[in-house]
Amino acid sequence: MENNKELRNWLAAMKLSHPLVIAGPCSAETEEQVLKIAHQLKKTDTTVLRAGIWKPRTRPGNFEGVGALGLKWLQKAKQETGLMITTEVANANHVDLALKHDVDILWIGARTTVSPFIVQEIADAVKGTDKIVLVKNPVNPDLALWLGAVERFYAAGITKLGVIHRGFSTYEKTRYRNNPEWQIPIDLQNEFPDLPLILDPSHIAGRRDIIFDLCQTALDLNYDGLMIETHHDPDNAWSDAAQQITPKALEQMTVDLKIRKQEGDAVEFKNKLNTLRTQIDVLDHQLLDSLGKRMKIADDIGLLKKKNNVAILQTKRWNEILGRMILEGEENKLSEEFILRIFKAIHQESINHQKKVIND
Ligand SMILES: O=C(O)C(=O)C[C@]1(C(=O)O)C=C[C@@H](O)C=C1
Repeated sequence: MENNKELRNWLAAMKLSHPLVIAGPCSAETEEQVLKIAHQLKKTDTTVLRAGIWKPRTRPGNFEGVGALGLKWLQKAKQETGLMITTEVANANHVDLALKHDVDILWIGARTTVSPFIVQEIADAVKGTDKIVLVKNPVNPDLALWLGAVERFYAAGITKLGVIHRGFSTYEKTRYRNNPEWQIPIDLQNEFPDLPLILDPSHIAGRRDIIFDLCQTALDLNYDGLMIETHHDPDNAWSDAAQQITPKALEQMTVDLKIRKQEGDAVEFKNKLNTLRTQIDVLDHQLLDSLGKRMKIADDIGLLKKKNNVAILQTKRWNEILGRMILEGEENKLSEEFILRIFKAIHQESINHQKKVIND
């Protein structure tokens, strides 16, 4: 599959003056709940009503969705409000039921995207329809696996495609439920600038207080839409209560979010930007120059260790460096997370250099 302008035709056809908003509860709970939320969302910028019908849960024993019954409620909400409807499908049977209930958009969950067998089964089931399919990133940070899933739908003749960025699982504890790893969707945009990209801040955040910031970051990175879990009574939601917001809060959020232009055209703006970019180019050059010099020293250390039969990894020294860099980073307004990432990468490269020298 290659990038082509037609990939965003389905979104352009909606003729929206703002990013696409998909909103609705994590799970459909009752008919009243679905209808109530749908009617409240009708007063917002929402175009598509979302609700989980079958919920894949990390551990058994939690609410696993109401099943096919919920599709009738979604269908009723669509008839009453005119909102499009979307739900997650995780096997061919789900697809069959969703199609029977006139679901407009099918989304593929993060736990499904990891499995090419299941994705293929779903792609075969959607084949021949003109449904829109949105593919969430896999739980693990693997761009090829994400794109591979999209390609399976494309190969099945589905051209109305998009991707949803919901963050990635990590072993390390972070402030997020799922780490955003913004670099991955940025790389994806580079390769497929016309594949609509939607942020799911609810699953990245896991809590409602940082959803706004995540949405603003996404808009600053030219995302095409937002999928936000919304519930009329979030605290009493049957699943993911902490990360859902009310339709009222969603309405306020869409007012407060700043939608920026992709490019500015004022001459003064362009000149100023050019000057700043030149400064960045100079600093990037210096960074690479310093890193190159650092690796040359690593080569010398490698040689010295080889002669003296000393191991490459020196944990005590490495921890001293890390501790010092975190403190210096703080003084330079660089976050600990950033320092850790960058120095772990530098350390790894230094080890690779020494490995080469020692085994030569
Ligand atoms: O100081 C050393 O012994 C090195 O090999 C250098 C270095 C580094 O790149 O800073 C690399 C590997 C060690 O684990 C510790 C530090």
